[in-house]
Amino acid sequence: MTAEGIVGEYLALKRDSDADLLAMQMGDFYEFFHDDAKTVGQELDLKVSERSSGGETYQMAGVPVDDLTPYVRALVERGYRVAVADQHETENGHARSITRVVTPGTLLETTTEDAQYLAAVVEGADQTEDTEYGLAFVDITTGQFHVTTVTGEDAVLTELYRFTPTEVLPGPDTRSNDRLLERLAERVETNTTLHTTEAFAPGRARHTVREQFGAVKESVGLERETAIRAAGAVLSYIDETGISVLAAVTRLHRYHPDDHVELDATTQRNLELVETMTGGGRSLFETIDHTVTSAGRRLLKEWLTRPRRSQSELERRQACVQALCESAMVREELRELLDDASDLERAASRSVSGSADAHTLLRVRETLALLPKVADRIERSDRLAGSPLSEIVGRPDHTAVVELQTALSDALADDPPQTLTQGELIRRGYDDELDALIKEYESAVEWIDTLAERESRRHDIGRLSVDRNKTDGYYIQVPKSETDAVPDEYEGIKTLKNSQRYVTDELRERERDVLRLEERRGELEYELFEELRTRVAEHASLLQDVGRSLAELDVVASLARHAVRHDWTRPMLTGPGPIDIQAGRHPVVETQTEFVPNDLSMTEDWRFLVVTGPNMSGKSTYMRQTALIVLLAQIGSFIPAREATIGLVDGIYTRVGAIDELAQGRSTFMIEMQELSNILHSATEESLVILDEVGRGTATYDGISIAWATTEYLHNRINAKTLFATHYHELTDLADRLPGVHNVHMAAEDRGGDVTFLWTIEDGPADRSYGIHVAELASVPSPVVDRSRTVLKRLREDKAIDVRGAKSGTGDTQQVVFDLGSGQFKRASADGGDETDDEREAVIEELSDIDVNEQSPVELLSTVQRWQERLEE
Ligand SMILES: Nc1ncnc2c1ncn2[C@@H]1O[C@H](COP(=O)(O)OP(=O)(O)OP(=O)(O)O)[C@@H](O)[C@H]1O
Repeated sequence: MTAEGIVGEYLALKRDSDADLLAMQMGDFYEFFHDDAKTVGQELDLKVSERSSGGETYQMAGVPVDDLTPYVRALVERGYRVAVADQHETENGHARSITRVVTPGTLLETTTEDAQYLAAVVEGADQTEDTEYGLAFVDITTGQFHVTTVTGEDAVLTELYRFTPTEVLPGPDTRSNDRLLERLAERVETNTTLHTTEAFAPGRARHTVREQFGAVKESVGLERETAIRAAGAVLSYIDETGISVLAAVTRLHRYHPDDHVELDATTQRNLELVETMTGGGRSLFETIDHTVTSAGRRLLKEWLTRPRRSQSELERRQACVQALCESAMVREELRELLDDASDLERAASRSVSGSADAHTLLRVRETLALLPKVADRIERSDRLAGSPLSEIVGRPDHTAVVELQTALSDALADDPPQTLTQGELIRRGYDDELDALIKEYESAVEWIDTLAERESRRHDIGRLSVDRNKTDGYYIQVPKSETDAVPDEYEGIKTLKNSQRYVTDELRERERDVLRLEERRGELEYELFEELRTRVAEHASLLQDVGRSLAELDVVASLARHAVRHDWTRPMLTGPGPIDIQAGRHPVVETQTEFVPNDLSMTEDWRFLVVTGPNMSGKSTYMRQTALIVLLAQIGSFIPAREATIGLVDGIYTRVGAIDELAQGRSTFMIEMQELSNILHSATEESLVILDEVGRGTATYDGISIAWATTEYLHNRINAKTLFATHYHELTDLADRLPGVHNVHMAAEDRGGDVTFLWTIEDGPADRSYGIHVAELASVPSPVVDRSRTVLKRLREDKAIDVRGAKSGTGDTQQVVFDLGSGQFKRASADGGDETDDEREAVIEELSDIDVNEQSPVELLSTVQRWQERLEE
């Protein structure tokens, strides 16, 4: 075919593929042409060559056939969808067709151990605030498949944020919902793909789900049409990409968002559960993770982002953690055993897709063998045998595990090569035909191996040798000095500088035998290996069960280890009700600094705490620690506290500073209000709400008003347990009026202007004037600090601030005041706003506040001097 012909074929295939890039096989290489070559060249530093043909030039970049996988993986991990066109033989030569399209959500050979979800979002018919959405999430690398329905856009984003899919398929209506897609893009780094509209059609989707799982309603419990459409679409997408991994999706897990603690997208990020907001520091996950397997790490992240509401499930997990806390030695032995476990869920997917190699199956064999050992270790410990751990390891079908493991042991060689086509994969004694073949092969090889000795003796040629290389095959080599002794039947094939190479008819015949047997052995071993891999693939759900059990064991052991190391305790869980934490700590901060523990008590009568205190006194830390302790309790973990009773919550909502949005150039106040709006719409009586300085992003009066009204609404209407940190002292007055509202503050010691933070929480509101103290501590010039005090006093008492230095038209200094009541400037009245009076009052107040015993004579002298200067001004 001409060059243009090939490029033409490439472009035609590319058009059909609907992918961003196409890798087309040409003999031993996969080639990219034109713009694709340029892109691949830039992204992967691949050499791009320029070709000309028929007056046209075009770019070309290629990778060897066997090296394609890492290139495709690297491109897909950068967000490209890559189509692969393979070459196959036909009667008239060869043809090419697209065999698969690899996309971010269907990349099987991923390099990260994190879950990799592909999601479909389907919008229900009535487009109101209460629109129903069907959501389906599938991780083809592990076979996990979750389906649910939710109401409203916020809930969609919450779920999407939980799963952080690498690729999203918006349904026909959702794809034109720009607002939703924009909000999604802000929150989740994902790729959006438009899958065919028909795949989302109810009838077609139902059919797809039925094909995969049997009866839709009876088998998998899917009733809502939006859910069926999402599930069907996601399955058909996987099918169409051609990776043949669907058989690994063995179960559909239908869940109800109510099973989990509602954590909106913002809260998941604010609480820095699996990653920090700034990228620096340590997330909760990084702090508490002591798992030893990648499946364990995935599961711990899943638990952290999907805390549970079921008390019995949480108590079951707690019982496991407790048992493992109390049996340190066995726990560490178990962790050592688990350290050798490989990722069975991933191995299942790879076996199903046909990409698992002999080493993957070897690791499957070794990991399956761990299950009985782990179970045995648990059974031998009285403490663990009586805990739910035995149920966890008892869950998989042990007989089937032993059978599969034995089959793999019987079949697989101990140290198989990386390639699958050159034999030495299968153990002797496994297959009679193979054994006979190997015997024949070995005797042929033995004949050749001993040929040199025989021939040298027979013809008395001392340095005769037999060897093999790629070009000459097997040959007999004789040094030139001895060639006279060579018999007639030796046929010379090559002359070298110091020696001569020969073959004989018999050697040729034996060589043919060896080659034939080698080839047949390679084929037969590959066939046997494929049978074995298919057998493993047929046990995908068994592998997933064992993988999940071991992962769960790994996670509870990790939680136990952290609990013991950091002196965490088991919280008592109750249904929705009071939260009482004695000597609680922040799980992350306590590992970084000497932490001062704090109590917290929230009851029906104490359900709204207004937290005040100077800047940097620990308000945010106290509130976050409360949210994290409740969250940890609701994944079944122990918690950083001396003791605690946790009334289970249905949701945790937080509104704290939005640092990262600043960088995105969005109005922080707008975001603050959107987040507040979401909380006020979603929180219930059973929720925990954390508000950090709501209203700060706007004018003071607006801010106070919003904070005030929010407090009333949360207290009166929603009745949620709320912690509200604020610098608006006005809010502290609400404690006198609303029965559930109480003031607490972060204690600080003020000694003659030196503020020391004590990090302890105390009842009542904080002293008011710390802001100005902090300004003073930061060396703001004293005229500004002193003047601030005066302004503050006037604000409080007169609700009017005088303006210093205001000029009249004639240039005289005029007495003007800003009247907060009217919101306007006006001339100072005769009885107020006199600057000298203000100053005098301020000095007198400072004088009466001063503690002469606390200051040195020199300090006192300089204070008096300052006062004099101020009064003389
Ligand atoms: N209980 C504690 N023990 C020890 N250190 C603490 C404690 N609480 C907070 N800190 C430390 O104090 C610093 C300030 O805490 P935090 O940010 O919570 O203060 P804040 O009152 O919310 O400040 P701002 O009002 O400026 O937002 C943090 O660096 C934190 O590590």
